[in-house]
Amino acid sequence: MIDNSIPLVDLHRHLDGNVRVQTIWELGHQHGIALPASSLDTLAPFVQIQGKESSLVAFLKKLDWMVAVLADLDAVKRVAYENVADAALSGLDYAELRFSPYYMAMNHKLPIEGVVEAVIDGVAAGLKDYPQVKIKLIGIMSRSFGQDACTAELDGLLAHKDKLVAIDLAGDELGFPGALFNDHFARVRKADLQITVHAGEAAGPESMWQAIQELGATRIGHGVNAIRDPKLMEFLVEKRIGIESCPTSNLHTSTVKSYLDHPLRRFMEAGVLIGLNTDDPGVSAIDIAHEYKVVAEEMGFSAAELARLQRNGVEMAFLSDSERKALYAAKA
Ligand SMILES: O=c1[nH]cnc2c1ncn2[C@@H]1O[C@H](CO)[C@@H](O)[C@H]1O
Ligand SMILES: [Zn+2]
Repeated sequence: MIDNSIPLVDLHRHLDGNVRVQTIWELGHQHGIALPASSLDTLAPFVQIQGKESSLVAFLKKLDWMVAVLADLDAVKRVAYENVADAALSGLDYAELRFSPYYMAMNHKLPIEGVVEAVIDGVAAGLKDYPQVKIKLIGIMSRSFGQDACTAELDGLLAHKDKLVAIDLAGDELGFPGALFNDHFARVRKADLQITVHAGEAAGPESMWQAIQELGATRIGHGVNAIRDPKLMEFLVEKRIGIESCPTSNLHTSTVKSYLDHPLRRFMEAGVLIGLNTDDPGVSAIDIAHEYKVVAEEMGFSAAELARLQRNGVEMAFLSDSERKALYAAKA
């Protein structure tokens, strides 16, 4: 299903949506945090999707336990380290890990900038033990906590902008439209970071137009609802705006009713640059191989079509030309 001659990448992967159940359990006990279950097995349903959730906001609640156990910066570092291990062990050659330092800091009032540093340190430690994977970091502003929280979050992220490749906007897209964050993204553009935005997931195509034209996004997370706007589809093709597709996440948030209803094939046939990603592997209890498998088995993609998705991921990665060449060369 995965073509071993092409680099395998995951560009849309929340580090704070990928905390191992075992780690939640251990950190909870280590720090005396009351957990909603009395065993590892009974904890899993509180942090992983069982079937599907009714909406994006209901889905996002599952992440709350993952950050509730981040009692100190060592816990943050551990989670970042384990994310590198998980990426390497799932066969990824390159991953862009994204994280929201405000969201990770808020339960235990950790310093936001300290969380950014702990993530950077944990990833560096992970890369020492798992040098087979390449990693870049994307900073998230969590829109669900409002403009002021995002300002503080962006301050913490930009203090370490040299260690980040891009900034993203995630969370409740319907409750907190992109226009609230125009000033934040003016700062991001000034800092010369790349921009990807969660859009067209809970809201419609207008949210994607806004993200591209006003916020400056050159890639879009999910983008499912572009399918309702033929002009937007053409625009995505013409401007080579990459769509970070996460089919299982879209099923789990009830953005689509079934895999067959997912517009992935229609995007590809229209010539949109679209690739496969996991979103929140810990919450969805999946890995990247699972996404290639469901696209083959549930959506009927051929080996050649899967290879195209795999290559699209490399093409839309936030890599320099020489980094991209080196990634291809390592597999050839
Ligand atoms: O699928 C998603 N759509 C929108 N926001 C998301 C998704 N998954 C996680 N987050 C959001 O990202 C931040 C943590 O990295 C949190 O704000 C979480 O709610
Ligand atoms: Zn996401």
